[in-house]
Amino acid sequence: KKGTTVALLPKANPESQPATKAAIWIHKVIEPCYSLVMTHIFSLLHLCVCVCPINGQCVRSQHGCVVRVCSLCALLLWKHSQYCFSVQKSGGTQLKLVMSFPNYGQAMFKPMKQERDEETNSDLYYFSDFERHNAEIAAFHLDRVLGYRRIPPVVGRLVDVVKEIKDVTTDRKLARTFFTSPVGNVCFYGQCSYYCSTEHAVCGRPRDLEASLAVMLPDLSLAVRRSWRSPWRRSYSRSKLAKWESEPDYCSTVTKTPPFNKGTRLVDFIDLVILDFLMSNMDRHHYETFEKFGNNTFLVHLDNGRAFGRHSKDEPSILAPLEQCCRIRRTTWLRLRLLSLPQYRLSDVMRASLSHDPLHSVAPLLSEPHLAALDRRLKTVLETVSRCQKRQSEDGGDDGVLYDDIA
Ligand SMILES: Nc1ncnc2c1ncn2[C@@H]1O[C@H](COP(=O)(O)OP(=O)(O)OP(=O)(O)O)[C@@H](O)[C@H]1O
Ligand SMILES: [Mn+2]
Repeated sequence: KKGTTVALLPKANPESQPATKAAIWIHKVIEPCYSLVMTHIFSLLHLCVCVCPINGQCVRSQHGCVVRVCSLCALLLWKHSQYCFSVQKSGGTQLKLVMSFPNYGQAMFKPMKQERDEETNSDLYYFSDFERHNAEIAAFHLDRVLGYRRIPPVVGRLVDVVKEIKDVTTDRKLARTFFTSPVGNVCFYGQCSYYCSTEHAVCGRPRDLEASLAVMLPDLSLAVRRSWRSPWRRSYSRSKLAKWESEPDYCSTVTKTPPFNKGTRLVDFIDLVILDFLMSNMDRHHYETFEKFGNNTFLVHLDNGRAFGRHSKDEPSILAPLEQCCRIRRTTWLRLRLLSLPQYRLSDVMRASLSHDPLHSVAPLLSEPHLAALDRRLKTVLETVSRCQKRQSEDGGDDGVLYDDIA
C-alpha cells in the first residue's frame, strides 16, 4: 500500500530547494497520512466483506476480520436503519430472503404461504408443493424432541413487510416486486423459479406477515459444507421410478458404497428418514455435512419447508430406507418408544414445545390433525422396527437391527 502511495504522489526535484522542502513535507507529513487513510479505506473495504455470523460473535475470517472492525462495519451498514436489511437468497426454487440484524445475526426468512389447516392438494407432486413457514418451525422442534438437534434454530415472527423489508432492502430486484393489493394489503413476490409472480405474491395483513426465521449457519467461506445426494432420492419425474423403488436388494448396494460402508452414516441417515416420515417430507433430495469433519460426522437437516403438507395421509415410501435396511440407532429407538407412552406422547410434547414460539399467539403452529398424525406415524415406525426384529430372529440371526450407540 505504501508503494502505491508513493507512486501516486508527484516526484520531488532534488535540485530545487522548494521542491526538496516539498519532498520532505510529502515524505514526512502527507505520505504517512495518506498511507494511514489508505490503510483505513482498505480495512473498511475488508470489514464490509467480513463475516459476522451468529450470536453477535465475529468470527475471524481469512482476511483478519476482528470484532472491532466488524462493529465499525455494522455501524456503517446499519447507521440509517434501526431495523435489519434483507436480500433474496440465491439458489433454491422458491422465494426466501436472508435478513441481517444489527447484532450481526443473519437469518433465512421463509414467508407464510398456506393457512395452517389447509392440506396440500393431493394432485400436486411433492416437487411443486409450497414451502411452509410453519413446517420449518415445527421441523426444528420435532428434531429437538427426537433428540437429534441437527436443525439450526428456527423461530416464527410477525414481520412488517414495509418497515422491515421494503424500506431497508438493498436488493432492488426485490423492492421492485412490492405492490398494494386491491384490499390494501402490502404484497411482494421476488424473483425465483417457482411461485414468484403477482398470482403467488405473499401479502401482509395489511403489512404484518408471518414468517419463519432460521439461524444462518456460518458462511461457506468459514465453514465449508458438503452436499450429498440421498441414495433414496425420488426420481423428480412424473413417470420414472428411482432405483430404490424397483431393486429389491437396494440397501445392500448402498451399504457397500462409501460413505455408507463405514461409521454411522447409515444410522444417521435412518434418523433423518424417521424425522421425514413423521412430518411427511418427501423432498429430501440432499443432505449436508461440514467438510472439516470428513465422513465421520453428523448430518445437517436443512430445508424442511415441504413437510407437514398433509395430515390425513401417510407416505410409507419415505420409510423405505428403514424398511429395506432394518437398522436403527438404539438411542433413537428408545426415544421413539418413550414418545409413544401416554405420559410423553409425541403430539403432547410437540404441542408444548411449539407453544413457546412467538407465532403461537397468532395461531398454534401445527393444527390438531397434524399433531395426531405424528402419533399415528410414530406407531408405524415402531411397528416397522418390530417387523425387522421379528424377521431377523426368525432367520436365526443376532439382533442386527439395533445399532448400539450406548455402550
Ligand atoms: N440455516 C441455514 N443456514 C445457511 N444456509 C442454509 C440454511 N438453510 C438452508 N441453507 C442453504 O440454502 C439453500 C436453499 O435453501 P432451501 O434448501 O431451504 O431452499 P429450497 O428452495 O427448498 O431449495 P430447493 O427448492 O432446491 O429444495 C440450500 O442449498 C441450503 O444449503
Ligand atoms: Mn426445498
